[in-house]
Amino acid sequence: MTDLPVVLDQVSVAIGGRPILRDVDLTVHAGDMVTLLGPNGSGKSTLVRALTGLLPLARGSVRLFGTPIEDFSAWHRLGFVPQRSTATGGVPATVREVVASGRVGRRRLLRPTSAADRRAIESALDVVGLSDRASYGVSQLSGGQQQRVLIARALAGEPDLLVLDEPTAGVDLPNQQALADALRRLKQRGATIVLVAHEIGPMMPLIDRTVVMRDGWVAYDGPPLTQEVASHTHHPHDHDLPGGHDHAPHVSSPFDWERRSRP
Ligand SMILES: Nc1ncnc2c1ncn2[C@@H]1O[C@H](COP(=O)(O)OP(=O)(O)OP(=O)(O)O)[C@@H](O)[C@H]1O
Repeated sequence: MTDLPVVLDQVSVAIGGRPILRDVDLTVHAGDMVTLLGPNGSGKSTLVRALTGLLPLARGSVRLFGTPIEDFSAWHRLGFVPQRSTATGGVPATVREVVASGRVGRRRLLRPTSAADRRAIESALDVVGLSDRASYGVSQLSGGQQQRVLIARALAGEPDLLVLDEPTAGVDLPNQQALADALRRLKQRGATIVLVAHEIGPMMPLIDRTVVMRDGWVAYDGPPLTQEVASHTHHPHDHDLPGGHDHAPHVSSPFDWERRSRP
């Protein structure tokens, strides 16, 4: 099983000396869509930044497609949509240029844009509903629209592994549906998707697995959960006994204890 898209083994991350992730194990299987849920500050963004190589590990290891991340070079296989930020604000580039930059990893050096590049760029713009604004400057767009530009950039790269950090924050329902449709198409092509979300909405039917973070731990790893049910899961240290006091025993007892029952 050397080609598992993501394997985190006992990953711990500290920021400014403060432990943020603690002994996180996570395996994502090829073609799966996994959502990371959990309250604000539980470590979801830190987890995806660690698995995309953006943060150093204090302990543990990350493997992407079977390769230790420190040796990994096939970055064109990875698409990453960071949490909404001002990263694109003030950039003197058009929407189409930013989306086209998502193809860079797929293109051969100094080759002109191919028909396949152009198709991927136009399709990505269409999916996020920005075809009619393709020639606008990115800084002319609203924050939500800028987020959609970043999503389109990642989609244009046709990644094998797409990691999205709260892509639907500030995106209206029709565009959430459009994003869900895009992710479905990507999934049908065999891509693996890791999605950090607060609201699952139209993505729910696509989800194969849910991981719930709490205080830097994996509190649940199993069949898909809605945000509402996920908010009732607890991390292993919340209880003294397996299956102990629990607001949602039907979801939390077998999973909260996975860590402790492991040999
Ligand atoms: N650059 C940083 N400097 C200091 N602390 C940080 C930094 N990044 C994250 N943290 C802290 O790490 C913890 C986890 O943050 P993280 O953003 O990973 O959580 P999250 O689950 O993604 O939250 P949200 O849903 O609000 O995005 C928080 O307590 C946060 O304050």
